[in-house]
Amino acid sequence: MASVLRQAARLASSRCLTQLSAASSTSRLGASSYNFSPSSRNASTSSTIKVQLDSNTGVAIMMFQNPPVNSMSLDFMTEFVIAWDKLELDKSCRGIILTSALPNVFSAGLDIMDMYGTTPEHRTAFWKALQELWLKVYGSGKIVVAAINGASPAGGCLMALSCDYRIMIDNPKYKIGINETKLGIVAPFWFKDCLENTVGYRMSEMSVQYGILYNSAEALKIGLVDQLVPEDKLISTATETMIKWFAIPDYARQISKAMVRKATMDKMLAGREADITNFVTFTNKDSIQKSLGMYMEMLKGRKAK
Ligand SMILES: CC/C=C\C/C=C\C/C=C\CCC/C=C/C(=O)SCCNC(=O)CCNC(=O)[C@H](O)C(C)(C)COP(=O)(O)OP(=O)(O)OC[C@H]1O[C@@H](n2cnc3c(N)ncnc32)[C@H](O)[C@@H]1OP(=O)(O)O
Repeated sequence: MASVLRQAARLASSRCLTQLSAASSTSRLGASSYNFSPSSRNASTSSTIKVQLDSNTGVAIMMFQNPPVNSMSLDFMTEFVIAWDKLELDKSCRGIILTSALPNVFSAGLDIMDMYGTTPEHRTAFWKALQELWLKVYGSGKIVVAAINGASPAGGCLMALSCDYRIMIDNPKYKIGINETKLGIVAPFWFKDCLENTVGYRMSEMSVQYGILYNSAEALKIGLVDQLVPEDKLISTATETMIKWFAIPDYARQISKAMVRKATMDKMLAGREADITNFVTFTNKDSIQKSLGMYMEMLKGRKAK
């Protein structure tokens, strides 16, 4: 319990807000066209991560803008962590909405080109950056809401699973899930743990083996997402949701969150070095490189048709 309290105290970086503005009632099409209130300010200038923080509400919107599909490259993840750290230290920010500034895709997951034909040194840095990103989001003392406005496979699904609440656009064309086996690769234990913590043992057993991508209605049914909304209500619903969470005193909520997530975090922290070695060794294999190459060909070929 002492370490949970220490963790929560470390994470308790937000002050209590007394003013919740009318931003929650704003409804716009998608995050990129979201109309920020006058009290919003640019909190980040990175090329792939856009952050708008409304200091009246304490809600920050972090938008991914890494065309064409918000793949999680080493550069993207590095910029993500820099932007995240800024928000984590900003006492006027109590909650973060993660969303995409691109149409139709939340995130295509890990950038396959960072895993395919790259050096072991590059893949070590790549995997460390992913671990870092996950530890920050999953272990955050802020309230984190995923506003899923498009496809969210594999690493994209992990990002959503690391949030406290997931809202997805109600559209059957958008799919979410841990689909790694379909690429001939294996999702690491912490991806699986996050899925299992959310949808339960049996569902994740099926899900990770088949590499199932669920459409929005299926994702809601199994509890992979918490709520579906029409596209034009995504950001306003995420903001309203956040404001409801703000009614809970931060410190009590943070300790509770840290308590619930401790076992999953500790497992990863204890196995961090081994996890990097596993990834690099696994992706060194000719058979895995071949699978990744074939998958990239398939993606490109699909486009050509
Ligand atoms: C013993 C072992 C034990 C334990 C294991 C140890 C270690 C683990 C080892 C490995 C684990 C790795 C974990 C991996 C996690 C991942 O996230 S892998 C990535 C999974 N992602 C996907 O499968 C998504 C693929 N993409 C799509 O399905 C679609 O692109 C989309 C639905 C996201 C969007 O569709 P469209 O809008 O139609 O866009 P296009 O398909 O035309 O794509 C445009 C463009 O983008 C390129 N691209 C797409 N996805 C990626 C990607 N993930 N990375 C890199 N590039 C991507 C695509 O090829 C197109 O490129 P161009 O043709 O325009 O050049």
